[in-house]
Amino acid sequence: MLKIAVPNKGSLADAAAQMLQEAGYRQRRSAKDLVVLDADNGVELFYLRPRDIAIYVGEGTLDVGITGRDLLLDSGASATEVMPLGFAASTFRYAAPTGTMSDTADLAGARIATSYPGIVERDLTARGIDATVVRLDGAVESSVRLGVADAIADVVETGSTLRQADLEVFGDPILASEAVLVTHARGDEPAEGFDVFKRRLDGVIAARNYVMVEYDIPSDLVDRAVELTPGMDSPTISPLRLEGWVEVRSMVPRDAAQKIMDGLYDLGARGILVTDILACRV
Ligand SMILES: Nc1ncnc2c1ncn2[C@@H]1O[C@H](COP(=O)(O)OP(=O)(O)OP(=O)(O)O)[C@@H](O)[C@H]1O
Ligand SMILES: O=P(O)(O)OC[C@H]1O[C@H](OP(=O)(O)OP(=O)(O)O)[C@H](O)[C@@H]1O
Ligand SMILES: [Mg+2]
Repeated sequence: MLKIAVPNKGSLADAAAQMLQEAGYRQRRSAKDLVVLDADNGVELFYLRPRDIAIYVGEGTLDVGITGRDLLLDSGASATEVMPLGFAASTFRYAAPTGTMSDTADLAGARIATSYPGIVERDLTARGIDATVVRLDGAVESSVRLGVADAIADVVETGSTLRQADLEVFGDPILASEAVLVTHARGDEPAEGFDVFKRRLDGVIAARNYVMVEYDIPSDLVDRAVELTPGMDSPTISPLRLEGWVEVRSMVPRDAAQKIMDGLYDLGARGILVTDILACRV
């Protein structure tokens, strides 16, 4: 039975639940459920605080988990990132009241509020900056106005929380985060069921990022057409009843589909259809 750690609250919880549902796993019935056994699929889902997930997985108590890259790095746990999951993307940045700091060197001697002291202390050490880290649980953007810090280091997505607090980012982003799949750092055999679980998540990500395109094209133009639609491995080409024409089927990136259709039409393809992929194994 594969033991999976799943975020129970916060920004990661809904998107993680959605991904697991698309991968065919049972959902918890109530937001208060702690554990869900999905015997049919050979997994047990443990709903935990996102910040704690890397610790459970790093200790080996649980086999895999979904958490944020920033939380993984902050925890210092010996869990490793297996793959990014494509949601909860953000950057982790320094910010200070507008016009007060323009470079990380300005942080020397400052009080920096953050919920991610592990990341910040490591970054300051790497830069050789001596500053005081003030650990807060959340709503870090209010800390400067309320007088407990001179600058903050926090998650930034749209930047609207910073703007509300009259703060502006400075320096390069400390890191780019998103939801990630984590497992133990030990180099031993993956847990039983890990490969199937990972393949299902890979399938969900591919189904989200790709669409299926099919079109009819004169046979003598196929080579040029498949340059536009090379597919994951190789496109499927089937004969049409109409002499001299074939049908091509191929997966293409969702965000490029309209441009590819324009290119195919210009080349002479007709009957160009794009459909969603509900599920796949790649
Ligand atoms: N606005 C956001 N956009 C994208 N990702 C975010 C955002 N806020 C937090 N995250 C990500 O969510 C994870 C933090 O999980 P956490 O449960 O603390 O989320 P939260 O939304 O801050 O929850 P809480 O309400 O408990 O503060 C981190 O990986 C972080 O990068
Ligand atoms: O750049 P934005 O789009 O504004 O998003 C970033 C904000 O979202 C998160 O806060 P959250 O709502 O989780 O509150 P918290 O600070 O209490 O964790 C994060 O900590 C930032 O404050
Ligand atoms: Mg938060």
